Amino acid sequence: MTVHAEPVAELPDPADYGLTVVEAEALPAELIALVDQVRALADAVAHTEADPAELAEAGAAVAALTERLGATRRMTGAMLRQRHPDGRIEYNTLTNLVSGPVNPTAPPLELTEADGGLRGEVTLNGTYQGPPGLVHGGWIAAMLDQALGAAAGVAGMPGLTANLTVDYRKPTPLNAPLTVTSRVTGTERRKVFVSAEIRHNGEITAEGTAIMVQIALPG
Ligand SMILES: CCCCCCCC/C=C\CCCCCCCC(=O)SCCNC(=O)CCNC(=O)[C@H](O)C(C)(C)COP(=O)(O)OP(=O)(O)OC[C@H]1O[C@@H](n2cnc3c(N)ncnc32)[C@H](O)[C@@H]1OP(=O)(O)O
Repeated sequence: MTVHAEPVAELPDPADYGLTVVEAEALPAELIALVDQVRALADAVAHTEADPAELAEAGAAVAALTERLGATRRMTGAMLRQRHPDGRIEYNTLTNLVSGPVNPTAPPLELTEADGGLRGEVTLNGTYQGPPGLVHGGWIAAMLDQALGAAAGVAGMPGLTANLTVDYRKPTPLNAPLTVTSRVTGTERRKVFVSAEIRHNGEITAEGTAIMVQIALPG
């Protein structure tokens, strides 16, 4: 008998697998604000031409803050739980590289349901640079991977990326609004086929397809 990937009846609670679960509404606004400040700091550091004395002073101030905040540390695999008004529950890793709300490295790309899939808007600063003024190709792949994985997840078929193909159609600009879209296109046994695009000014700059494989959780 062939069993095709289909939405899981109920998502497992990550807490049952020993993972910390943080409710989205329980994240302090002060943490979200701090993370945003650190993103701006990273951009300032990456582009500063301050003199050595000022750099040394800034370095000491940042080191002191790192020690202070590092004193209370969450586990690496902590999960974010979002409860939607329609009762749907969504999980993501709290520090997800692309979408994690508390990861200063994440832009973050926020994806919401639209047109039978997902859609998000994002503007990337100079810390995502590859060629001059353009988004790094690896980062483009990362955003597509996230949009592809989340499309399978939101359709109730969370899995791992087995295969990812990216076509870079046009240069993707920094400091300009980008639109990311994704959707499930089919299933076969445990495989979930997904496709995604990145657009600037309505034109596709990159597109990707992936095979996400539904994972069999232990127990
Ligand atoms: C605890 C609570 C959880 C709560 C829920 C959370 C929900 C979150 C939802 C949403 C947000 C998340 C968004 C994330 C976005 C980012 C995703 C990533 O970056 S994932 C990291 C990178 N990927 C890896 O690290 C995978 C490493 N690879 C593996 O672990 C295995 O290879 C795996 C699981 C992918 C497959 O291994 P097998 O042993 O389970 O299955 P086999 O039998 O090998 O393959 C199954 C089918 O897939 C095909 N397949 C496997 N690999 C393929 C490949 N490379 N290309 C094409 N087909 C492939 C095979 O041919 C087979 O197909 P046939 O059914 O026989 O037709």
